Amino acid sequence: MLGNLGRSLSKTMKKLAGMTIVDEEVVREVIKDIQRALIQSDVNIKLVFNLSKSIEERALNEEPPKGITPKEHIISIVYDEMVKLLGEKSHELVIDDKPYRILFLGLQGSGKTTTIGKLARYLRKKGFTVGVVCTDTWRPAALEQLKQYTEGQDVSIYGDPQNRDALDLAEKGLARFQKKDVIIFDTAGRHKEEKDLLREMEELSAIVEPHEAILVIDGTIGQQAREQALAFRKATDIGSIIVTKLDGSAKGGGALSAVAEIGAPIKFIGTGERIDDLEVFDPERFISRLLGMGDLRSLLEKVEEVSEEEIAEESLDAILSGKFTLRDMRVQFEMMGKMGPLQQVMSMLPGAGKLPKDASKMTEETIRKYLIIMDSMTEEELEKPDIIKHSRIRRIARGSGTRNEDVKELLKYYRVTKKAMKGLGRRKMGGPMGQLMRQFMR
Ligand SMILES: Nc1nc2c(ncn2[C@@H]2O[C@H](COP(=O)(O)OP(=O)(O)OP(=O)(O)O)[C@@H](O)[C@H]2O)c(=O)[nH]1
Repeated sequence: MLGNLGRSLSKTMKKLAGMTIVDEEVVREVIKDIQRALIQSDVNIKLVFNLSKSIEERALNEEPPKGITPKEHIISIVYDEMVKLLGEKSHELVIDDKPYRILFLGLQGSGKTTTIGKLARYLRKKGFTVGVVCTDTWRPAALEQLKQYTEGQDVSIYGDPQNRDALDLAEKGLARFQKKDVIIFDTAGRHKEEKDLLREMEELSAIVEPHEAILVIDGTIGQQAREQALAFRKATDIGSIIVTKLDGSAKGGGALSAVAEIGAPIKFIGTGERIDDLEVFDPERFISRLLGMGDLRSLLEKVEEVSEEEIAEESLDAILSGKFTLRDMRVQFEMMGKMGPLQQVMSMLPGAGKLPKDASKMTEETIRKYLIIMDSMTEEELEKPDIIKHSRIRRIARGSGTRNEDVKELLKYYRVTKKAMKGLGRRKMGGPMGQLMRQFMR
């Protein structure tokens, strides 16, 4: 990803990881390597300068937290500051209304039509029904391109190459797809004059009344992405941005950092020409990968946070010896709430095995629901879950405002997890769960 930038940065990090002593000179050398890599990736010089200054100041003045070596400290500072360069937070696409209307904007060739196909597939995979309206009257072939690209994806497409009126197409498409969960509008990326293009965007926007306007920016233009995003933002409300062609692009770092700098949320990135080459953009994951540290780094960060919270050691002992109660599971859920679902956490560990299927379904929402259900249980029930049968299930469901099935689902999850926990005792601490546990212990 990002061609040379990834290669140079991971080389620098490897070099740093291999050093025995880290002193001022090493810090300066690392910073110089990072500067070189970022400038080559067209990151704005001012941003590079600010980043270098922050890394240097923190590396030379901050005390490493307890239990962290000076080297690990510098690695985590570089990581932190790089994540900041990309805007820190990840921004999810939330479909909270129906039909959720998305207006796609972007200059010709930016990858708009391709990205619409990718997003339609992404949303289908999540279970949403999707209709795509093609209003690009300048490139009638875009309709055919969309149809071909989404073939077999169960995505409905509307367009009419004979109709030269983009606004009329938008109106008709809007009416046609009222029953869909999401309607995506493709728009023209060119016009005789730029002002005509911008006017058409405004008029389309008035008809579609989008919940979200997504601007597609070609990542190969580097830091020019800033001007482009600002120009579009002036003409219409941009909700979010997708940066495309980051696979191997020499200037992708420049594009991402420039967009992040103006505060526009990057929701996805395009990483190739295939329909699956769309990734949710998460600065933390992205930087871990770019620095060649794998997702293990972000896991460590999270685990450190959690271990500070002093997870009850007896609970860990109980888990490891197979005496796993609902109370222990509650502790586990509280940790998961902080670290993300167990499956996700586990998948960050090298060689992590698959957890029981039910574990992968754990969303934050489910965790919250389970915690509420457990709040309605008695101490005895938490200690001895086997006593929870029919009337207790009904009482717990009523008390927690959930359904009997929810309580049963929680109990089933508990039993599956207990089974998985068995055999992960101290003697078998080599597996991924063992590694995870050891991190907690630390
Ligand atoms: N390598 C790579 N190529 C991409 C990516 N996204 C789009 N492309 C390619 O970029 C080219 C232009 O993409 P289109 O989707 O046709 O662009 P558009 O913005 O719809 O263009 P107009 O309809 O003319 O406005 C195509 O060859 C795509 O295959 C990506 O993430 N990586």
